[in-house]
Amino acid sequence: MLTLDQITLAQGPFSLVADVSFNDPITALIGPSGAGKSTLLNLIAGFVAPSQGCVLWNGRDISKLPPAQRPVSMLFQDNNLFPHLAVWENLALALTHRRPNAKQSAQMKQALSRVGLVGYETRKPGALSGGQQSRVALARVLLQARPLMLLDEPFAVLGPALKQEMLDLVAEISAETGMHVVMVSHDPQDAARIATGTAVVDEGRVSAPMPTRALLENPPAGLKAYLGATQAP
Ligand SMILES: Nc1ncnc2c1ncn2[C@@H]1O[C@H](COP(=O)(O)OP(=O)(O)OP(=O)(O)O)[C@@H](O)[C@H]1O
Repeated sequence: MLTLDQITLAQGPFSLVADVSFNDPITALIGPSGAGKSTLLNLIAGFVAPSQGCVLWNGRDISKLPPAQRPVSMLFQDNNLFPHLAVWENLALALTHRRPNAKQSAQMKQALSRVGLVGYETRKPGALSGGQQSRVALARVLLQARPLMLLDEPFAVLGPALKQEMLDLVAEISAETGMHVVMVSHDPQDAARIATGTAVVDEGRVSAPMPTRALLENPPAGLKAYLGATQAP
């Protein structure tokens, strides 16, 4: 369970306030542009620090840990793959800075197979489609084997069918591995598709997560205004 314990974070004139726990295997964060969704993910990942409060993972305070030591992996829109390295080398870096040993190679093969990219080992990211690049990034997250995956709209650039495919793959991986997911989305359909819980972020305030269906069917006033500008599920 992820807990944001009495968090306050100041970012110029913007401030984020959060005092919530995320229990669901997959939690969506929805809310208007500029509301603080990415800032919240960056805080959980350790890229920005709160001025008050702490981040707890299963009761352990992880606030003081640098990003690399947190139980967290993050997928961004640009996938963060090294463009000059082949798929295989990009994956190896999740495990080692040397040549992968036999055990690591087997893990990498398994991860590639899980995301349906066997045969693409020697391709560079530029020679892959957007969806395939997302799959490599997901394979890397699998290899990192951290218990919490943060998604900052990594699939927003993909077409609707491909985006749904990737979301379903994330949900399958979460169910198979027990990995928890917190995902930012502008599209309530994404939340409805895979997130059992959804928290609204509005003007820097993070609400407690609610069951996604119930929330979208009966949105509070602020969310209603936001959903009016998007497509309700
Ligand atoms: N590095 C920064 N320095 C100062 N202010 C920032 C910084 N990054 C973001 N902000 C501000 O913090 C607020 C929250 O931004 P954030 O990116 O978290 O919103 P968001 O909900 O993810 O928006 P979007 O849906 O458009 O991605 C905004 O007002 C933004 O201008």
